[in-house]
Amino acid sequence: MAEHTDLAVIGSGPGGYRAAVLGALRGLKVSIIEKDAWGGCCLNHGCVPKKDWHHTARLLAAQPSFSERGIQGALRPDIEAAWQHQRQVVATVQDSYAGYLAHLKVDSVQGCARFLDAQTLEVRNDQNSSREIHAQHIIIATGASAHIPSPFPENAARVLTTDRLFTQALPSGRRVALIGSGVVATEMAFILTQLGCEVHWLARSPMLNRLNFSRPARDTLIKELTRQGIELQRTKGFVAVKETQNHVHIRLEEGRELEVDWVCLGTGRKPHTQALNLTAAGINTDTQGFIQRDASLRTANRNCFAIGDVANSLMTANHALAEATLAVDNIIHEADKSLDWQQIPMVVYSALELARLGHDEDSAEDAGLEPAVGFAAFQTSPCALGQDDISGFVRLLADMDSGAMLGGEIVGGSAGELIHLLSLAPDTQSALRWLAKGIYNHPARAEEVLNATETLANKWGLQEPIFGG
Ligand SMILES: Cc1cc2nc3c(=O)[nH]c(=O)nc-3n(C[C@H](O)[C@H](O)[C@H](O)COP(=O)(O)OP(=O)(O)OC[C@H]3O[C@@H](n4cnc5c(N)ncnc54)[C@H](O)[C@@H]3O)c2cc1C
Ligand SMILES: NC(=O)c1ccc[n+]([C@@H]2O[C@H](COP(=O)([O-])OP(=O)(O)OC[C@H]3O[C@@H](n4cnc5c(N)ncnc54)[C@H](O)[C@@H]3O)[C@@H](O)[C@H]2O)c1
Repeated sequence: MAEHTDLAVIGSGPGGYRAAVLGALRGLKVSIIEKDAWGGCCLNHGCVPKKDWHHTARLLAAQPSFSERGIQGALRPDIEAAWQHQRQVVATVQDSYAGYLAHLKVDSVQGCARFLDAQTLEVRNDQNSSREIHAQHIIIATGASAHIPSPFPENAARVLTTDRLFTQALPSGRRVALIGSGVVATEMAFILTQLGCEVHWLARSPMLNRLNFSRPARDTLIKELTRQGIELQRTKGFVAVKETQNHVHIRLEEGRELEVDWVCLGTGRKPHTQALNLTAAGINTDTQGFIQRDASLRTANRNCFAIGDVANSLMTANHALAEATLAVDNIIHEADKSLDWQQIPMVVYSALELARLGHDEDSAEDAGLEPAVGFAAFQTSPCALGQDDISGFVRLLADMDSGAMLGGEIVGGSAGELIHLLSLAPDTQSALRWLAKGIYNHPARAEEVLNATETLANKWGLQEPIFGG
């Protein structure tokens, strides 16, 4: 006999968790189903433990300026203690998530969900007992898992993806081959180096070439990585990978051989749909396995939405969270609203933070817009100087005619926080006026956002739309 609910959410990552919380806050009876660890990739082996390690890495990377600041002595990384620290943070957050779901009377169901028909799910747990849930609306937020390309062996003790790096005890040894040039590898190159590993960073393509950060942003990051002795070595490909008891041997296409203690793969992620039996619900996937949906995030089955990594190839928690908000809104209002994808920020946490949203100059011009640029560097920021953290800049783009904000990029310390000044603006038309009128704390890094806004207004004759009458 199936139990009835207003909203069933499959997956408890940032997308699923936020959808369940918002649904409950807006009066729906909600069930959330999770087959594995509560909190999904983001909490257990993604954003949260990564951010914990990134902070440790930043503290260690600040060392060269310590003696000039009057701090004596040397710091030494302890990667095992750092590993325990991220586990404690994850456990604390997990408890708080579970507590909040219980407080909101969300039914949290442990087990693997599959569709029986368009509105009914079967949830089977590890003890092989099952429940049926019939839901008015279903949100699929089943995420993705790490891809292990050939010739890297699956299930090898010394060949890890980040899915295992943060959850299983680290292999012995500190010589690490880090594979890939996407966000995972760009972040882990900095983190693992600062945590005391000898990192051999190997990739077939240039760093972050799938993301539209500007040339100056990439160059600033490369300069900072190089200063810290971190360099991406390009290879034509990987021919053979052999694991022995204590080492991994890698043969590269150009003939070079490398022996390391373990391998960390940042070689992409694949959407998670295998167990769902989507055909029973009339839901389709594309050639890469992502669930197909329309702009309102509805699948071919109108009662069913797909959000986050299972449907969006950008695969960030920021996208999963924004999509959860939209899906619940469309359910509550029986609406077909869509997202302004340009307003979702993307942040990379490496030797510097790179944050961006909206158009870059090329995409603005391709869209037939005329971008005006405003720039401010942290080099002369009183706050940044006092922090010995002067690399980076704020770069804002506005429409030459209307003064509407087209996009923005922030590079440097706290860029992941500062980007909120752009993403939380009331709307793109009034965003720069809002920034120009704001009252800022001094001395603060955020003042460079104001400087970039004012520079833009003056340089391009946009005083009227930006400063107002
Ligand atoms: C190392 C790393 C660092 C990252 N750092 C950041 C960052 O700093 N910022 C950022 O924005 N993004 C970051 N990301 C990306 C981010 O983690 C993902 O985009 C995000 O977790 C996606 O959320 P989701 O809700 O779509 O899915 P997930 O978080 O993957 O959660 C999906 C959940 O669904 C469950 N599930 C799957 N199938 C079923 C089923 N049939 N039944 C029941 N449950 C099921 C899974 O067990 C999982 O718990 C990072 C990723 C990695 C790998
Ligand atoms: N801060 C963040 O928002 C954040 C952090 C981490 C991950 N993520 C998301 O997680 C997803 C996964 O990240 P990622 O860096 O693993 O993936 P990615 O798709 O960004 O990069 C994959 C890398 O693996 C390489 N690669 C692919 N196949 C290969 C093969 N057969 N042999 C050798 N190299 C190969 C690619 O050339 C590329 O460099 C991304 O979509 C990313 O946006 C986001």
